[in-house]
Amino acid sequence: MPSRRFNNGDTAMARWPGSSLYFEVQIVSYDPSTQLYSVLFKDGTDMELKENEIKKLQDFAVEKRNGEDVVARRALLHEQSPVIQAEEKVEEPQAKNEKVLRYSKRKEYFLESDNKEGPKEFISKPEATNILPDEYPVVEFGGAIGAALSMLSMPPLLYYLVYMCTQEDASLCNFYPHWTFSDLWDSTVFGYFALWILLLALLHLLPIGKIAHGVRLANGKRLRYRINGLLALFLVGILVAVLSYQRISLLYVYDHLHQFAASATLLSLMLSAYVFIRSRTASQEDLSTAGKSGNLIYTFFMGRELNPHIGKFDLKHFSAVHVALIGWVFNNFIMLLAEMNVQQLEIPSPSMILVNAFQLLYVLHALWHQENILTSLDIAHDGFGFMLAFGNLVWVPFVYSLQALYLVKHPVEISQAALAAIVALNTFGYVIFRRANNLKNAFRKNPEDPRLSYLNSIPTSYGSQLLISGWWGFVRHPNYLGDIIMAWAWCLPCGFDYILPYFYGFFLTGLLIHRVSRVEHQCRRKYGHDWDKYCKLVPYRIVPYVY
Ligand SMILES: NC(=O)C1=CN([C@@H]2O[C@H](COP(=O)(O)OP(=O)(O)OC[C@H]3O[C@@H](n4cnc5c(N)ncnc54)[C@H](OP(=O)(O)O)[C@@H]3O)[C@@H](O)[C@H]2O)C=CC1
Ligand SMILES: CC(C)CCC[C@@H](C)[C@H]1CC=C2C3=C(CC[C@@]21C)[C@@]1(C)CC[C@H](O)C[C@@H]1CC3
Repeated sequence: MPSRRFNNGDTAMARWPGSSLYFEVQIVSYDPSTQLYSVLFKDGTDMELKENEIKKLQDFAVEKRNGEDVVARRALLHEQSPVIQAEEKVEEPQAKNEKVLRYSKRKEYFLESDNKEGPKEFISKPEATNILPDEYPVVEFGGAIGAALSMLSMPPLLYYLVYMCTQEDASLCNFYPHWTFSDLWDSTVFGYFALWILLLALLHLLPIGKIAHGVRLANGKRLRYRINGLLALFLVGILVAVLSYQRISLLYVYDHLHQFAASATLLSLMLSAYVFIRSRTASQEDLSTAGKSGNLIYTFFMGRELNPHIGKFDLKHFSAVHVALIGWVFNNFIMLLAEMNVQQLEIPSPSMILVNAFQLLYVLHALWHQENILTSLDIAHDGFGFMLAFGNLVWVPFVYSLQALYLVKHPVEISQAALAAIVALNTFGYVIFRRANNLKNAFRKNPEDPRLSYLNSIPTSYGSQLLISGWWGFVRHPNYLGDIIMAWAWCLPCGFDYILPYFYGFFLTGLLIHRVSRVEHQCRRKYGHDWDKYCKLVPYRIVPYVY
């Protein structure tokens, strides 16, 4: 077993991932199986780092800044290998300077000058760029009016879409529902839905699966998450198999789809109200940026608290991973059974198989890379309010499965050639989506990974680098491009009789175009002028020469 360089309790200097900046840490523990150290930064951030990312205090010298002793890396960085340079310079006599070390706050950096002879430049983060402070009020989704309109229109739109998909004539204007109260509400269905959520919650709490850390939040904390979405999906699969074997018909869900959607909507409302009320006692540092806006409607929609927990139970992570993604593939599977039942088929239609397979692949990918969801805008930046509660509990399971629902009553004849073309289109989208996401995530984890050395990137004064080659040099959001291509490939198996099953294609394209502006706003805030430089180098957002 390789020997370790640092002992628990040692004070050392650790490199902030993705940057060349070192900060004081305390060694908390060491895991010999992964050879990773658990370290604690002075601001309370904990992280797992490799040994080569940690240096002894003696490798750094003390400099006086504003009358305070602060630690600076003695070495001037070499572009390719900052670590080697640091080790070379350790031999300098000044570097052995032993003093009681005191450090300024972690946010104060030394910017290693390109000029080896020149003095090191002391910068503090906000002055280095035009980065806006976190408190700067940003109004998204059209503010209070946009939020109110979204909350009022989303639930009716959902019922409209579900109703239309179950109509034989699915043309958009053929909307003459003869609903009674009992068509929309059934307490027994609500009970079953609550049981389903309880089951998912128990699976979420299973103490199996590795622990991952989320990104450092605006409040400086990094949350711990249990990664067990794939296991939960597998266990739900087993449960479905057992129920089918016992001849307990899951078609009940299809027969009561409206009531299930209504139950999910009510529960999402209750959840939104709960998180809104409890956020009143949340500390200021746990609030999202939108949560500080002060407008009741807007805050209710966007979410006031960033990551509400009940004990160790993270509501946002649970609803995004377990409720949304597992609910989506579960509903798809119900539609597959319903199609066989309604159309008296021995096996599901090719269109239904394609829709199920494509979306299952997407969900499996998301769960396999569950850690990456932790860095998404929704988990890292957005509060947990109506938008995410309704989005995850209702919109994803019931609207994302719309193509499958449509196919139950609308058989589609599809040629072998068309099937092959659709598979090719989905594969094309998936390859872009997967390559782009995997590259970015691997690069964010370890920019010095030798396997990524072929990639070009630009440095930023924030610390992390921005990729400018491969898919990330092609357009600024290649993963969105892949996602959009897949979205349309999922609609095509529904044929061209009606536009209704193409709703998902239009919705996701709109969602991701809007998301580009949200993500880019965050990036401009974080990277300042460096982001503008990046935009000049990679001028198109999603489609070259178009957008
Ligand atoms: N099906 C659906 O309904 C939805 C699916 N998605 C999918 O989820 C996935 C995640 O989406 P999302 O979180 O929005 O976006 P991204 O995964 O693209 O994350 C954006 C972040 O990536 C980093 N980044 C941007 N450009 C670069 C670059 N050139 N080099 C390195 N890092 C860069 C920045 O973070 P930083 O620099 O801070 O690390 C930026 O904030 C996507 O594949 C998307 O398609 C998203 C929304 C809805
Ligand atoms: C006004 C509405 C109801 C808006 C709802 C938006 C939500 C449906 C989406 C917002 C961000 C999402 C993400 C995903 C699913 C859809 C929602 C919740 C993923 C979990 C899908 C799988 C990807 O691999 C990661 C995505 C992160 C964002």
